[in-house]
Amino acid sequence: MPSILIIDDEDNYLELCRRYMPEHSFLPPARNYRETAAALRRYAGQVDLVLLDVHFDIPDVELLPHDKQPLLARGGDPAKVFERLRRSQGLYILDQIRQSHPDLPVIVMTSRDDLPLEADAERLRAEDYTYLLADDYLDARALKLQIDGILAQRERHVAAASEPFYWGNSAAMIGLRRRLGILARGRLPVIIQGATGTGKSLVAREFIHPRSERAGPFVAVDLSTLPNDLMAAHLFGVVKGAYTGATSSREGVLARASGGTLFLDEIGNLGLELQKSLLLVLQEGAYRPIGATKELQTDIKLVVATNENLAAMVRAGRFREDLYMRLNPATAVTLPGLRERRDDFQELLEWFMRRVTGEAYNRDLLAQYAEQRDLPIPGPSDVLTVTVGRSIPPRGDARRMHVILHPSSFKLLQEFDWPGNFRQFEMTLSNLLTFTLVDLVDRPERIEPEDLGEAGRPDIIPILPRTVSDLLRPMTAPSVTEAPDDDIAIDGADLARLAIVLRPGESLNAVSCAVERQYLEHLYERCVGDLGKMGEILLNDAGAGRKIQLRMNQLGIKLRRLKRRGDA
Ligand SMILES: Nc1ncnc2c1ncn2[C@@H]1O[C@H](COP(=O)(O)OP(=O)(O)OP(=O)(O)O)[C@@H](O)[C@H]1O
Repeated sequence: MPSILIIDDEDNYLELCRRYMPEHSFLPPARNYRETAAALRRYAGQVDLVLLDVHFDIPDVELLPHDKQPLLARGGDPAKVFERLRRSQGLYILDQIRQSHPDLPVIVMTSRDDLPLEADAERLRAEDYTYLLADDYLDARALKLQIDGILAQRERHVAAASEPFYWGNSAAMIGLRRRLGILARGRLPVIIQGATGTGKSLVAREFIHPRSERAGPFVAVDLSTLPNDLMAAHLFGVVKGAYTGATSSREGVLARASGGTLFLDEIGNLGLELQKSLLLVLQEGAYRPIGATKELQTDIKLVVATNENLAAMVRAGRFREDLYMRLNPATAVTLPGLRERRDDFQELLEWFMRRVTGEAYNRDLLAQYAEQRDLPIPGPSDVLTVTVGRSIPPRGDARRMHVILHPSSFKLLQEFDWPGNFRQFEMTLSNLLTFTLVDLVDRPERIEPEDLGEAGRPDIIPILPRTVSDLLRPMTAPSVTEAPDDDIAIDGADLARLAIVLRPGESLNAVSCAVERQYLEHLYERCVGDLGKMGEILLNDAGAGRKIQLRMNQLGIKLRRLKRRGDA
């Protein structure tokens, strides 16, 4: 049951609320700022909403501000000064609440026509401003509407935060979510388009499948990684003896996904022959495993994803038009890339940053950091606050740590190109947090007091612009020019050639990791395992050895193996 704190010098609103809203729990009221501060401390983390009166008929000593000298020194009648303070006391209290509870929803109530005060309340981010009419029924109804509206919105927020896919609040994304919800429940196939890393697989698995209300499983096949000659067997299954090597019968994914959802990623890679077979599945629910004499039936919800323009493939004769038409192209949904989501970039950043604070590796570092600074170690379900901007959150709940993104860090991230979209974004934020925590744990002397906004605030984890640019730089401009093929002599001492084997359809991410892995291994050998020297070369920082080591771990490089190789 949500808990509501009423801050008022009289009991009439409390009685009204208790009578008309038995579904909510109203905490003992606070009559002035001192009692408010005590109540917020006593019920830390349990107050869902505050109802705050504006006018307080209380003794002079209880009035805010504590120091009234500057107001009295301006001259004028002291009685009038105190009267003015009484008439707007609620806003002084709100100002104080905002210092320690920037996000707590507050409804300001008044029985007077105080328009100028409404503007102040808005500036102090009051959720609502209510004029009461001294009519119990009407007043209770107005308050109930506002309270229920705010609490429902909070619940939606909490629910949205626990969704694995971040939709954001832009009209375009809300529209997209609605549309996908409708398509999920229908029987027709769904086409999801979008560049790499825009979340096509995630949407199919976590959004469409659960909403399709089908009892069967979700089965995904990435057609870009499946060799052509294995594709038919994988999709349709094989009967024993169908070809040499088919030593036993095997079910295909069409059988496994029956009753559920089949997700075909990179549908553009499906060969023309198999396209014909898939068409039969869509038309009649029928298919024939390789080597079988009889057709089998399946019942799947088909979701396909593509990075390519299927209509253009149809025009070029590479995709069957009849299959394309069956895939329901009129309702194809395109997931926008990160660059197209400038409007909600800040919320995206906060959401993904919160998510990476939950990764096991970062959790361990956070625990080390907390232990070092005598902070309570965050539990597995504790969510860290993430703040973008210059304002340092007030010291409040001691259990909280704050990840702060300096405005310049924000700008660097916002202006970056993000060709790998959310996949690249999430990895980068995870690295940013890891590198920042490693610096804080191992080399706190590198953090300047001004980075923390307030010296000695151990609960602040600042993401500094230099850490961001260090990480983005290698992804921005190629620092090495590709060697023209044969006509350059490889001088073993200074130049090296990296070679990677690419499978068709390899993702950008896999390619860049392969290159990075080789380069790091090469440099490790050149530096004879001196990670400090590598830090100097790669990040212009001889103290960044642990960062390099972490990155090598993340890329799956076994340092022990390299060391043994070096020793040999
Ligand atoms: N809107 C989003 N909210 C949360 N996470 C997202 C979102 N979009 C992408 N991701 C993250 O990005 C990663 C890549 O997502 P996913 O694999 O679904 O992309 P994709 O479009 O299918 O990429 P590809 O075309 O390369 O297969 C996922 O691990 C997911 O965590």
